[in-house]
Amino acid sequence: MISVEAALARVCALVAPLPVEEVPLAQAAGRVLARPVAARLTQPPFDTSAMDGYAIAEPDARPGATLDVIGTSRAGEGFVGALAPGQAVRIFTGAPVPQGAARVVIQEDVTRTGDRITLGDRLDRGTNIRPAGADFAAGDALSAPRRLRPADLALAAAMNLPALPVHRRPDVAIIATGDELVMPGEVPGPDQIVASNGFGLKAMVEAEGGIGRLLPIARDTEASLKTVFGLAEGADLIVTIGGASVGDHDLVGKVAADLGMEQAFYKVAMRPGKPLMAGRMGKAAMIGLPGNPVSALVCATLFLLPVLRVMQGLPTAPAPRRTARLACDLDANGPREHYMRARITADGIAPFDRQDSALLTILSEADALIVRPPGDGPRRAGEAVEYLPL
Ligand SMILES: Nc1nc2c(c(=O)[nH]1)N[C@H]1C(S)=C(S)[C@@H](COP(=O)(O)OP(=O)(O)OC[C@H]3O[C@@H](n4cnc5c(N)ncnc54)[C@H](O)[C@@H]3O)O[C@H]1N2
Ligand code: MOO
Repeated sequence: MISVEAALARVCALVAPLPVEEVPLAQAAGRVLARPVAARLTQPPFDTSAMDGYAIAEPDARPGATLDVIGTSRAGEGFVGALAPGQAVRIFTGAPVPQGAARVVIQEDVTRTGDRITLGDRLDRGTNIRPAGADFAAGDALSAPRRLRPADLALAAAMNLPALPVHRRPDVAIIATGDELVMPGEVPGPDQIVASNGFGLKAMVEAEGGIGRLLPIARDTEASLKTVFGLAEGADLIVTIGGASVGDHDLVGKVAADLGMEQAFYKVAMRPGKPLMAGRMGKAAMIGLPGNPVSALVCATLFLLPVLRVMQGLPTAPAPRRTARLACDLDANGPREHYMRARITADGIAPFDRQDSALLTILSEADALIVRPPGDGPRRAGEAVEYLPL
């Protein structure tokens, strides 16, 4: 049995960033930018008025000055020509500032009579001008790698980049295994239950930028497992659920090995999730998750999400932890790292009383996993503990 840290390093070493493709901006949200891209122009491209008002020369910026209005500059159509002292140009937000102008006086501070204006008693201190290049200059980089957020896409658009180089989305085949499973909506037989884990995993994969493919349920026979593994052809990553433990019907490890899986590890010193396995199967990486629903989803949080990040070109990193004060006492922990389902309350972080790895209701209510190191002693209410936000 290896530690969570060692297992994470080994599972991340099984994968590499996927090839790069160009995608149109409108399809790039959430994708990972593969290399820095350079702005094709300067923004703003010219000195721009930040307000609606009058552009004037610096010597005229005096309360009570009277000036001649000689033209108009509006967004999309600037004033042609230069402005001299004693003159003003009517100007609007986003319009080019005319040559010779040093500031824009907002129209609220001006009295206009025909083609003449008189400045008010109190003028703004600022120029109300956005200088050319205030946001970025041609050649400035949008750095990589980064997961593209809405603001990044708006920035790339402003940089006049209609498409961006991003890593291909990981194709993840998800295989639930077990004779007891039926799909949601079907009527389970007397000894059956509804397969649930795959749906949680697909959602996790897709929230992290991958494409989750739910394959048909594999039955507890070697032939059925081999057939469904065959359907995973072309996937970058194969994730199995269940059949990972030591029972007579836990065949995933054996069948995967028969199909050429080179195992990187089996069993991790964690709770829930001990019977976790990972390796490489041909062109794909493989993660074998334990069947208990909470074990499967906690293992996916700890290992599958970082693997998906590496495949998309992001740095290898464990999920960032936070600290909180315990709302109650905790007993000593055992030899495995324990990820306790918990809720963050006004009194601190509170673990649920029931920590059985089959209880999806508890996981669904939880918004944190308290991380108890192996062999951690008893803890008192008020002490700080580390947790992973869910
Ligand atoms: N003698 C031992 N028995 C077990 C050990 C052990 O060390 N020695 N480990 C236990 C632990 S810990 C876990 S976790 C489970 C994991 O077993 P498997 O990965 O082989 O999972 P299954 O036996 O196939 O299923 C366990 C449980 O989960 C349900 N299940 C499976 N797949 C799904 C699914 N897609 N959706 C919903 N529920 C699913 C299944 O019906 C079982 O109830 O082994 C312990 N045993
Ligand atoms: O580790 Mo099992 O995943 O405790 O239920």
